[in-house]
Amino acid sequence: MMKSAEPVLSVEGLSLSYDTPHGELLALRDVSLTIGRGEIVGLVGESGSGKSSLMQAILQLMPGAARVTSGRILFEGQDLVALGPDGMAELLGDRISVVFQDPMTALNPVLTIARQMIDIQHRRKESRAAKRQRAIEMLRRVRIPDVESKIDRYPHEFSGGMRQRIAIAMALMAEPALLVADEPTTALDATLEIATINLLRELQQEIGCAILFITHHLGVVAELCDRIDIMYAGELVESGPVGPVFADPRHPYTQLLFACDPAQIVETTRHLPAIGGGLPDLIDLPEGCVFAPRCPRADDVCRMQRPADHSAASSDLVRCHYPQAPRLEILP
Ligand SMILES: Nc1ncnc2c1ncn2[C@@H]1O[C@H](COP(=O)(O)OP(=O)(O)OP(=O)(O)O)[C@@H](O)[C@H]1O
Repeated sequence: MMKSAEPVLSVEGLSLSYDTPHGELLALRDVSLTIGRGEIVGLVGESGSGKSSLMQAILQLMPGAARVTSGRILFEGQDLVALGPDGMAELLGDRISVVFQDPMTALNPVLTIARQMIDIQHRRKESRAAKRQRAIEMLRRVRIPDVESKIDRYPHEFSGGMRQRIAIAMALMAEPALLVADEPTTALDATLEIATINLLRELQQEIGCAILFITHHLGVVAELCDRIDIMYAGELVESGPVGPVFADPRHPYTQLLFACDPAQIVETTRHLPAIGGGLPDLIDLPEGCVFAPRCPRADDVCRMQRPADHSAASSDLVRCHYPQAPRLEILP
């Protein structure tokens, strides 16, 4: 795997709010993470933890009510927050690409696959025939059978799994430095999911791009990713290399998520395990640690003071007052 010291993406102290009729909703608070060149990073967290908000901020595709209140998002040295949506249009589909859960987000139903794959190469000064040939080659790489006859078909003429592979082919056409994959396998059955993950890994190795893989599936993170970033209620609570973090999670939230049998996590957990309690109100946050209301270990310090980011042997970042505490004893 290609890696260099300079990260491809570096989110630094990012805070993002939504203006709502009930007040300011603090969806992201002081989130910092990095993605190295050629690295695959899994971003996990339960619904409402802020994964989509972070992704939209990176892609500068934020809804009108969203506001970045502090921080930077450096991509190859350029601050995407300062660049804004207009500047981002230059990068999207070129240096940064996206694959969504629903491939039809990327595919136009009324145009043939050939037309769409030629159109996305508009930056290349080449003949249509050369662009068509490049599209054919890319579709072969994602294992679309019988490409030369199928390329002139419409999206609805392909199965769901094939449509997702076509969307992946389109996203990787420009050989981006970063692919943002938003639950790309969630809608697929388990067999197709494994095939798609294997394909992504293969293409990632060939192209050398980094991947930010957003998922609820801890097994996919264990299989595919180099690093894991765990979000809770708008904060990054733990971050580190997959092997060490799975072996010795340091944040109580991660420990609860990983409480079930590790083999089960890898093979069968397609949804994040449910843990007791609910997310706090992001318009009216608790005073101390955001996880304290659900944390079996919380004490008065946790309830009164926000924890700083610490590092531990297994994790680079643990936002907890007690990163060295013995692992929680979880009752079966
Ligand atoms: N356009 C919006 N206006 C107001 N609040 C929003 C908006 N979008 C998201 N939120 C709020 O921001 C918080 C984070 O939501 P976000 O969608 O980023 O979480 P998520 O982890 O991606 O969840 P999911 O897995 O369900 O997509 C939630 O409390 C959500 O209600």
